[in-house]
Amino acid sequence: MRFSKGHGAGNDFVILPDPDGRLTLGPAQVAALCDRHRGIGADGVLRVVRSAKHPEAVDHAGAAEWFMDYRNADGSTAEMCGNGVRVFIRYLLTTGLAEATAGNLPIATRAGVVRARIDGDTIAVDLGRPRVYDRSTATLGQLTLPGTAVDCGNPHLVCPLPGGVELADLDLTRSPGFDPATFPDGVNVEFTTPGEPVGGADLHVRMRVHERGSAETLACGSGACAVAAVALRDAGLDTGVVAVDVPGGRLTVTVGADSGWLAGPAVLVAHGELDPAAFPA
Ligand SMILES: N[C@@H](CCC[C@H](N)C(=O)O)C(=O)O
Repeated sequence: MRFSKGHGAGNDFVILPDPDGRLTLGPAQVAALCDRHRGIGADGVLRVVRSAKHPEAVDHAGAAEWFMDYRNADGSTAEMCGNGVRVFIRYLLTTGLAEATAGNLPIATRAGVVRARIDGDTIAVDLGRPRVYDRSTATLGQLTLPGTAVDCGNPHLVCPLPGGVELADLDLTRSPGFDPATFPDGVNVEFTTPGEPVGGADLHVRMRVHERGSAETLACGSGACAVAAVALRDAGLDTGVVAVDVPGGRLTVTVGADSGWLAGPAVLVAHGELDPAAFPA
């Protein structure tokens, strides 16, 4: 079985081409692929399937030829992965499986069809305007942190840190506690502090994230969109450009009246062959 490996700001993925949807990909197999000691190692898996060949995407086949079947490192599925879509597009373009038309290459996801803007090395995707919808709290050790629930296709809880608590000091080796009534399917939790002004952005925020199904990652694209939406709201702005620094680099989010564009690096680093015996279905 062929595979590729890629990442967006350090949020890394095993990419499995399966154009005709023939692969049976179970949670244990995904977890084995993502294992950083015994597998390839990744935050998640991107299965590359034609929309027409996947029951969850067949309705989108007219709008988007390709479906990103995204799995978290623990084998669970998720509706959206912002960095995943950008790496997915990089893979399609590099392998020649697809071409951009007028700089766009729509991709079907479990959260609907995502449009893209491809401009040289930059791949930006529109995850839609983040929906800020509720107040909630996260707990981390002795800390109880107020936060805001945001829907970016997948669920997020954005918690700005109070004064005196440093981003670098947070222990994210364990899952933060959250309210299961607000997040019945689990949640990605972002912790933020304000950054100093940077050129080309209205706001600058630093974040770390604990992802549902993948633990702490170096970047979360949909999380960056959620963080940007909360930062803009807290600054009294409806739209704007937010530079979001994650441990793996910088993502730029542009929130518009009806859009939420995520931009940043998306690179492929390896192509190879899996030993099927090591990753039984
Ligand atoms: N890293 C991703 C988000 C992946 C899915 C997430 N863990 C979930 O379960 O919702 C991104 O870049 O958006």
